[in-house]
Parts: sequence; structure tokens; C-alpha cells
Amino acid sequence: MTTNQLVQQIKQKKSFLCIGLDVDLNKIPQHLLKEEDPIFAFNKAIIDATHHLCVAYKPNTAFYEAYGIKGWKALGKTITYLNEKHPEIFTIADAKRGDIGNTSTMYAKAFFEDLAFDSVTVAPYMGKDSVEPFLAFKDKHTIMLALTSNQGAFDFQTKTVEGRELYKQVLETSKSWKNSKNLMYVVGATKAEYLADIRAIIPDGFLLVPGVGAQGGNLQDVCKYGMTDAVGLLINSSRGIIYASKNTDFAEAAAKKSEALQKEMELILNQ
Ligand SMILES: O=c1ccn([C@@H]2O[C@H](COP(=O)(O)O)[C@@H](O)[C@H]2O)c(=O)[nH]1
Repeated sequence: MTTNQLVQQIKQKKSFLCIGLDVDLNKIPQHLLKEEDPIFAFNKAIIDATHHLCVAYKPNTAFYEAYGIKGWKALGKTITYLNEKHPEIFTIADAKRGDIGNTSTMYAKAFFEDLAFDSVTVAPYMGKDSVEPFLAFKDKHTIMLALTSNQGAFDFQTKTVEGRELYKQVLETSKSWKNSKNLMYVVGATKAEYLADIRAIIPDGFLLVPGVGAQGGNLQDVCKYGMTDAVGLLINSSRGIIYASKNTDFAEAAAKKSEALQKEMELILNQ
């Protein structure tokens, strides 16, 4: 998917919501455990109830890998369902990969070719040659960790290196990489006060912003400092939406939570 197609979808739906599909079998409604594939049954119900309210879905691969081959199959069925039923929706494999070049190429093939995701998250720690293999794929997007939502972000990311915070070095340096137009960045919603500085370095690129909902990030603050003329934001909420109810009305409850966020986004877009 191209960035323009993503922007068009945002305009049509008046939403820049990304729903995180982080399926934990201990948290899903217990009646689903009788299904042959409870993870896919859960995801399908959430997708069917919310696809008109969001522009992206983000399964975090940890929640699938934890269940071994069954989890990986459920991830495959979920992305196939999304690509067949809702090809306009942007898909993110939150896998946080990155390795020496030839290994990164294999990761990129796994997520972009075999699973056919639109994007994958990567860690910048191993540098240019670990990220460029992902950037080589046409109309695919590499979402690099910049300033994460967790407390540990202060351990390294905000430390000063050669006179500048490390996350700023990461943002600035990555702009010179081959096919850097295919880059997006992760910035936690809990770090909204850093967004003005981030926008000074990345004025137009898309930011994936997790941390609204369960982690307490504030949508208004993120938009105030992070929004661009083409929106430039994908706001993710996972637990806050998908676990809104543990009962048979779970998909309806997820839709209500999604609609509340979408309405808030519509108001912001109309300002
Ligand atoms: O900085 C980051 C990077 C990734 N995440 C991931 O996003 C979701 C957030 O889930 P919630 O339930 O809405 O808190 C989850 O998959 C994280 O691993 C992040 O939170 N922060």
C-alpha cells in the first residue's frame, strides 16, 4: 500500500485509529476456547465489528509466537482475512526485527512476501545495514522504533550521544538511508511532549503511536504536537479496545471503544 492510499483512507473514514490485535487466550471470552482456532475466531469477530472505524490493524507477533505453530497459523489466517476482505486497511506486523543484512532480508521476506503485511516494525540498534534490507521492498513500510512508550525508553533513547539525544540521532541518521521514504517511526503516546522536537526532524513522515488506552497516553496531546497536514499519525490502542468486555458482547464492546476514539479523531480532523 502506498502512503497516499493510507492518507485517502484516513480522510474517508475520518479516522487514524490502529487497532492492536494482541490476543491472549487468558483474556478472551472463554466461550471462544471451544472454537477450532480461538485466536482467529477472536480476531475475525473484532475485525468484522471495527473495520469501518479504523485504518490499520497491528498484531504484535509475540502474542502469536507464544502459541507456537498454532499461533503462527492464526496470524497467517488473520492477515489473509484482512487482505482478502479489507485490502484498503493498512497492516502492521509488530515484530521489532533487525539483524545483519542477509538475515534482515529473510525477516523482510517473511513479513512482506509470505505473510503480505504492508509494514513491519524494526529496531534501529544494529544500524543502517540492518534496516536497509527492509526498505528495499516497494510500497512496503518499515516502522522503526524512535522513542518508545515504556519507562525503559529513558535508559538509552534519551541519553545524549555526540551532543544530541540518541532518539534524535536515530531519526536524523535514518533520513540518509537508501529508500528512506519507506520509513515510518514509533513514538509512544506517553512521550507526547517530545513530539514537537521529533516533528522538527521528521516534518512529514508517518508516526505509529502506541500507548493510548491501557498505558495512559493522551490523544489530544499527541495530535497537538504530532499531527501534519496529511495527518501523519496512526494511533494504536490494543488492550483498551479488544478487551473492553470478557463476555459474548466483546466485539460490540470493542466497536464502542473504537467508535469513541474515531469520533474524537473526527473532531480533531475537523478543527
Ligand atoms: O513503544 C512501544 C512500541 C510498541 N508497543 C506495542 O504496542 C501495543 C500497545 O498495546 P496496549 O495494550 O494498547 O498498551 C503492544 O503491542 C506493545 O507491544 C508499545 O506499547 N510501545
